[in-house]
Amino acid sequence: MESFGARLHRAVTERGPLCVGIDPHPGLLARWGLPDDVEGLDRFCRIVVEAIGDRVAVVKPQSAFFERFGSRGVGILESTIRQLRNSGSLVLLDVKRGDIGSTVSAYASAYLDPSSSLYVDAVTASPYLGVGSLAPMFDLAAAHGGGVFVLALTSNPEGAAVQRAVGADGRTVAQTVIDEISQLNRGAEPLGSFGLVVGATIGDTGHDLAAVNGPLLAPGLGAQGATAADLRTVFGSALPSVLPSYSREVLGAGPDEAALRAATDRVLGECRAALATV
Ligand SMILES: O=C(O)c1cc(=O)[nH]c(=O)n1[C@@H]1O[C@H](COP(=O)(O)O)[C@@H](O)[C@H]1O
Repeated sequence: MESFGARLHRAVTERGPLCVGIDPHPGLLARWGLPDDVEGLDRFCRIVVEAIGDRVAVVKPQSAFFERFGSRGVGILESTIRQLRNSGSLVLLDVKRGDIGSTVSAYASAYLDPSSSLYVDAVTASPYLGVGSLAPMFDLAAAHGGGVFVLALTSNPEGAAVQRAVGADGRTVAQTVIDEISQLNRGAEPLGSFGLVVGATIGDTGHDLAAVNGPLLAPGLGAQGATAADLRTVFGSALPSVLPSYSREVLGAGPDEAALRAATDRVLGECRAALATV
């Protein structure tokens, strides 16, 4: 079976280095003239999938904006995942799960087992109960060609206090995460299936990301203030592994589908130019 890393590498080669997030904020629903309810959520997602599902490598639905409508919202998430898979984009579900290992097993079944209605290509995960506690996710992902993106240096200003804290061995928490994920990707070609999340907003990380041999998801572009031109400073020699991610910057162009496509093409052009500078 083809690994997630290989599938992602092919998708990026064919469609370009871009992830677009589906984050249906109440404010965006209002700007699109949609009601802040399940029907509005459904309409919003259908428009996004129709507009860009067949042109971006990865689409990242943010689970929180579906969960806030309860079981019916999760039902819309399931149908959005199905529509995205049919459109040919890889689906990265942003759920940032993390817990003790035995509970992580259940999260893994929910998102990374092909028999689940919430099955996706990859998920985001939180390592703050220990990277090792995520092992059931790594194992199930590997068994079914899935991927896991683990938080390392997040885009929000509050993240640094935890992530840059130095442990007894002299490494930062982030470096521990980087090292453990690098181990999982050792020897993988053309790219490992285990990624990291590193915000585009954070400037020079002071950490070595080049050895990860896996995808580096870079949120924080657009609405949070980072630009594609910042990617070089943040990622340095790891730039070829970067998967830039935009949500509001693209979604703000809707609901017109042509405008959503134009916004997607614009940010993809900026990312191609930024990543080509290596
Ligand atoms: O894992 C993420 O995607 C993520 C990590 C991070 O460090 N910062 C971050 O903003 N995100 C997510 O990326 C999206 C950013 O949305 P925009 O700021 O609208 O582009 C949101 O869904 C966040 O939850």
